[in-house]
Amino acid sequence: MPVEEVIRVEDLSFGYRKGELLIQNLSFHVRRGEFFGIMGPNGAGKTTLLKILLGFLKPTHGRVFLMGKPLEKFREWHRIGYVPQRWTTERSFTGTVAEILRAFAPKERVGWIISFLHLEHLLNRQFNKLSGGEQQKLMLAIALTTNPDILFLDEPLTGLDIHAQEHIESVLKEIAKSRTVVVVSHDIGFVMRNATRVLCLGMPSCVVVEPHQFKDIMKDLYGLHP
Ligand SMILES: Nc1ncnc2c1ncn2[C@@H]1O[C@H](COP(=O)(O)OP(=O)(O)OP(=O)(O)O)[C@@H](O)[C@H]1O
Repeated sequence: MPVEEVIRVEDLSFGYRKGELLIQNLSFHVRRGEFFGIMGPNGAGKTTLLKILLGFLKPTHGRVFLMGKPLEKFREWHRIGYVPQRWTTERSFTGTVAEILRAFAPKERVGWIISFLHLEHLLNRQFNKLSGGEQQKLMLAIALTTNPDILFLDEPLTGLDIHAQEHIESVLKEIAKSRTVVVVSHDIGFVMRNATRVLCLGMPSCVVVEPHQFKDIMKDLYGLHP
């Protein structure tokens, strides 16, 4: 496998229920340094695909490779960062933002993350008193603590106000200069501005397109009228 392929998916199928496939015969790859978008209608299987790539769900059929290794043999999870779509209360933290960050990373790294993500004003706040958008930012901060090579993000702009969206977009742009970023998003503008390529999930045969080709398949993807 060429070294620059950090993710390779071969003929992947997956279903939650026996005999009902949600993802069928999907093949694609992601190159090192790409800003890779994943788009598609609600329920198309975008979050499910991320969970398969992260090893939380086992494919019904097909293979996944991370950094050239079959997923089942991949052990370097510190090289992978993940910001889930929703932060559920059962995975909640206790303590202040500063305490939480210090529990995840060495002091120097924490200092860098705080200034990179503009978290200074949140440091003494309790996690359970943060707003949804503030919690989302903290999740990104935690995902960055291991300095991951690949960052997976599921709807990273959801719940953020317009200033926070602009800020997170600029942060992700910066991260993508030296890392691979894989983003599930419904925000077409955000994906078009940033993605090198976009995987379109939810059509009979899923395709990977470049951003300028996306409008040609939007009708098929979302069933939009011309
Ligand atoms: N644990 C589960 N058990 C059974 N079905 C599930 C489970 N998780 C998700 N599904 C179903 O699988 C389908 C795809 O869900 P998924 O969350 O992957 O879609 P999505 O493309 O990310 O959607 P959205 O854009 O709404 O976030 C949905 O119909 C969902 O109800």
